[in-house]
Amino acid sequence: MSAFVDFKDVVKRYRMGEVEITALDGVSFQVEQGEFAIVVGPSGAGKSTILNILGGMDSCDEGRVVVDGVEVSAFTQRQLTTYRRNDIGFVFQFYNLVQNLTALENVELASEICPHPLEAAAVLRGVGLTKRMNNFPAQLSGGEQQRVAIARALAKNPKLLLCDEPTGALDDRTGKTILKLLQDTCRKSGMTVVVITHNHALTAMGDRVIEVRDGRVAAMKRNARPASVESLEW
Ligand SMILES: Nc1ncnc2c1ncn2[C@@H]1O[C@H](COP(=O)(O)OP(=O)(O)OP(=O)(O)O)[C@@H](O)[C@H]1O
Repeated sequence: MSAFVDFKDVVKRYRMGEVEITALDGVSFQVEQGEFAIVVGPSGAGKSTILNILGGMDSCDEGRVVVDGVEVSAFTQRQLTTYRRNDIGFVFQFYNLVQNLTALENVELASEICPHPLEAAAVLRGVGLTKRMNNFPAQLSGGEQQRVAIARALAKNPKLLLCDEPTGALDDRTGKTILKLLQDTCRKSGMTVVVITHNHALTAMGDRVIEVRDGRVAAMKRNARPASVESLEW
């Protein structure tokens, strides 16, 4: 039985003219269902490449990626599209909301194309935006926009919530409220969450920490007692 997420000896190379860059050089790690996992490492270590492969936005050159018992690395382009659409929720650093749609419409747009969506308004209430549903992104603060983006990802009812530097554009205090929302979502709904960050201070709150350096996993550890977000200092 493999883990819920199982990366095994994954290699990814990018060719740029004559030059070949090995972004991932044999990456192996596991994440169990319902865990809050943190992938940490310096700039250029390969974090985004890992997330892109895990989310079906990119494919690997060697190795195996299994999610929920299915070999994603063997998918055709068409299967990858369905996988991205139905199984993966993405949260990005810069929210990527549609500017001329309200918060509610942004969430509905994403969930409409999924087979088992949650009710958009209910999810927005769950992320603390009861009173902001009919506002446009430009009328919301950065933290509120990120909440909309999280609601949009969650409303798809995905198997995996993938977050790429979700607090990168926010001040520290707002960033912590977003991290708390992600941790609470993981605890309350059993959602498997993977967050990538360059900030080592965040690792204390993860159930599992995967440290990436130079395209390899330098260490993987489990936290027996993950810290609450409030106790983190940076
Ligand atoms: N599309 C691409 N074409 C060419 N090289 C790429 C591409 N994407 C990533 N790389 C290279 O692969 C390596 C890993 O990049 P990646 O973006 O995964 O790192 P990262 O850890 O996410 O960094 P950061 O924290 O700066 O986003 C880097 O050397 C990068 O330049």
